[in-house]
Amino acid sequence: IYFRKVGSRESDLPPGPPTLPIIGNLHLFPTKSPHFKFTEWARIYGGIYSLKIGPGTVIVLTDPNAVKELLEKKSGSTSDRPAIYIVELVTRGLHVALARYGDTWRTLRKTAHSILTAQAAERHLPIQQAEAAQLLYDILCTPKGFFTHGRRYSSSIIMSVLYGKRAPRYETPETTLFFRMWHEWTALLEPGATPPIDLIPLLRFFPPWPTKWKRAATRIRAWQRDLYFRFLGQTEDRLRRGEPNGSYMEEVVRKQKEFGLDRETAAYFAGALIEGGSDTTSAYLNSFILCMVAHPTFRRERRKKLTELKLQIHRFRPVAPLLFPHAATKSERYLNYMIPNGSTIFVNSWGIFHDPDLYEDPESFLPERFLLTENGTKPGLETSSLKPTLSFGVGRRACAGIHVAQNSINISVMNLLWAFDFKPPVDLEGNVIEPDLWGQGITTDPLPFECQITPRTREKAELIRQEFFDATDVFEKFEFGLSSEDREFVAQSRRRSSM
Ligand code: HEM
Repeated sequence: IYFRKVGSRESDLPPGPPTLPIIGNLHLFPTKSPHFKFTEWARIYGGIYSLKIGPGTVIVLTDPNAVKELLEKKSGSTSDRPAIYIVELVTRGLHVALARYGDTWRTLRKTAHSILTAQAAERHLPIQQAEAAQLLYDILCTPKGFFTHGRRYSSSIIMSVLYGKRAPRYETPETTLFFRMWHEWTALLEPGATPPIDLIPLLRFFPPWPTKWKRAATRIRAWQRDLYFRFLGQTEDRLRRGEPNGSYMEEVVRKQKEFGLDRETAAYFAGALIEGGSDTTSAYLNSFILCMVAHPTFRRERRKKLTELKLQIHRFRPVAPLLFPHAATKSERYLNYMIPNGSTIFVNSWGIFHDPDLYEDPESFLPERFLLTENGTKPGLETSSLKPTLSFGVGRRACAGIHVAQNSINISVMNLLWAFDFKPPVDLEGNVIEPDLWGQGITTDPLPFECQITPRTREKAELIRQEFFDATDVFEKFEFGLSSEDREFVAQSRRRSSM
């Protein structure tokens, strides 16, 4: 009788697609970009529905009221992360964004707050402004490389904040290795990319042979440890030599006991912040450029509509279309439904932001919609549950780096609009070449695409050079311990910008 029941939907669960015995909805679970399928199902089964994965339950929320009630008001019971086997293999519970809801997570999150609160974030503005000056200069000199210039920008900021050590070029070996690691890692983290979470007890023993993703997990763990302990080791060496650079990780190393972190946890603490702070911001920037290329007419009134534009990019291409999965540590009820203890909860922010009941013509870009209502929703709707910061998450697990991220976005978007014109690439017949859209992973980073980026005037090009050169003083504080190749690169680009 037990086995007949496994996989079938309990009567008090939210509705969902029909199940099969034992496996439930496992055979239907999408293996790529699950937010698209989750959104299709939301249009059929509603703003709250369930999927059965073997004996386990997945709840998908595509309704701002349900998100508010379950993840904000009941955040005491919905702030866990699911036990994901691949996460366990790679991070052994030490990754702040993926850690279970417990003491380790609390210690890591508290340690992060010292550098990430709104007030603390203001201290990072000088390096963010300097890095934005380099972003503009890089795009001016090599516009075709814009895709990796954005990555360098975001990664260099968080490295400077943590280790006081910037990445002067994408080709800096540590930066290249980091992004290589990250792209394999995020693809593996995408829900559905590896065997499902609720079959974990079986997975420890089965399959006993090394699968493709188990080998990938071993490789990613090795890369992460190489990078994260290398950065920490450099900091420890500096302190031993009595040559501190005043970075936050020096404080963490000095006060390790007070912070409650051992060496292993300290290395992963910083590593997880580099991960959280790098490709998220650059995915946003690349989506921004993609939208500017696809909607050149928007530029005419760009300065007036900056806030609307920024919100619109978050709506149109939310960086994390399913946020990161939450999990329940206590059974809760919503409407007449049961949300069982242990269930995985996805917030389908993509589905919310593309809901035709909420937004007029949701598949169109239209930043103007944010001039009509605060949320950009149809006039006259009651949408107080819809948080303008939904794309940064909800409840106790919401993005810890939101202030640093918003400052990075504000500074770079404003500067890029001021400096450049963006045009789509054209083929030999003059037809616009459509870009391929999505890569694989938990973030909606567009795949590299081509476009034409040109300075708006000659005076602006001159100013970009000047600003980059003038940022030298700020940069120099973060340029200790660079490799000889990086030193040479820095010297050359400064010489070029001063000519
Ligand atoms: C455009 C930029 C960014 C976006 C859209 C973004 C979005 C998100 C989202 C959706 C989550 C999961 C929220 C949830 O589960 O409810 C998250 C978590 C997190 N983010 Fe961000 N993020 C960005 C930038 C950053 C930056 C710059 C940092 C660090 C400097 C950062 C650090 C974190 C951390 C530590 C967590 C884990 C929170 C936890 O589980 O306790 N993020 N972010």
